[in-house]
Amino acid sequence: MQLTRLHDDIARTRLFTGVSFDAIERLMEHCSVIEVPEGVVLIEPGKSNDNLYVLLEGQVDVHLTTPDQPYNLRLGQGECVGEMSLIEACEPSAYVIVSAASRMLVLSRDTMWSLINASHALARNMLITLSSRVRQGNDAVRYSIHRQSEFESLAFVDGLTGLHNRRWLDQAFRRQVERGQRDGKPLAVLMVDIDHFKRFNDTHGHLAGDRALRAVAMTLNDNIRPGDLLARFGGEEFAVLLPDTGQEPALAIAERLRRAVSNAVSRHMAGLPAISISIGESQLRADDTLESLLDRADDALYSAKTAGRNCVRWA
Ligand SMILES: Nc1nc2c(ncn2[C@@H]2O[C@H](COP(=O)(O)OP(=O)(O)OP(=O)(O)O)[C@@H](O)[C@H]2O)c(=O)[nH]1
Repeated sequence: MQLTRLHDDIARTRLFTGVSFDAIERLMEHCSVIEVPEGVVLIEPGKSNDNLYVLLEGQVDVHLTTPDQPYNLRLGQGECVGEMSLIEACEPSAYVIVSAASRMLVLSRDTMWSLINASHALARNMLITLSSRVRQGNDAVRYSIHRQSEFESLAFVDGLTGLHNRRWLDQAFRRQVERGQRDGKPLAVLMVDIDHFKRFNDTHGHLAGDRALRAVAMTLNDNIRPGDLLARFGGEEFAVLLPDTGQEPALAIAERLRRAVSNAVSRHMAGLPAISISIGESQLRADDTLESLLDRADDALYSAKTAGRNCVRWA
């Protein structure tokens, strides 16, 4: 290879920075320079890689999962790819795809090791490159853990009201039920249901119904205590768990919620008729499961509905 013609380009790359060309000139004769068009898959898992590619010009993208996912790392002029699979002599763990037409210096495995043996500066540059790959890998892992926890918390939130959803309720309420039974402390559950909500939707439209749901959710949230748990149970139904709360205070809280919804929701819903809720209350028993506790609150809710709605009943 005509090293002299490419000397400046090569000297500017990360791998050859500070390398004396006198020491490696003979070895460089075994290298080649290739032009690679955009879109070419240079390296991929499942196919062994026997070359180190040094980017003299252009750009490549590294995809850690699949090529149709956004790239995890973009490398430009002066960077190199393929060093990890080449050094370890094992299959590549990522896809490297040429994302802009590129010109690359290609070094075979033997040539690379010979260059490392011949030049301390090149060996040091290779170490720095590998270290930055490890750091980039760690950054990718950290980002993915962060995204995962974001997705997990989204999986527990109801998109319409912003309250916790049924899936969250199943875990958080269950933990409280177990704790209540272990500590022998009282615990109450309220099942809350909007009255005649089908009629409301049919008369005023689904979007107004959504607004009403959000207004009810916000009002309930504003009127519970910091330690109480609230979730959208599904449809137009909500559940509240009141830890350390006997029947009398639980009914007082339920009554407060009922009144707050009657008053506050109509203020939020200018031009639309008032909304009311019915509430069923149940107290934790020694042999309860979360399901049996919720079932009794649901039965009490049914009593509230048959008693004319807009009221509180208990199991
Ligand atoms: N706008 C809107 N409506 C919903 C949503 N989820 C459930 N609904 C509606 O809530 C209504 C519930 O109706 P029903 O179960 O018959 O109860 P209801 O009309 O409130 O009657 P009672 O509970 O007996 O007072 C249905 O029309 C559902 O379509 C939602 O996310 N948005």
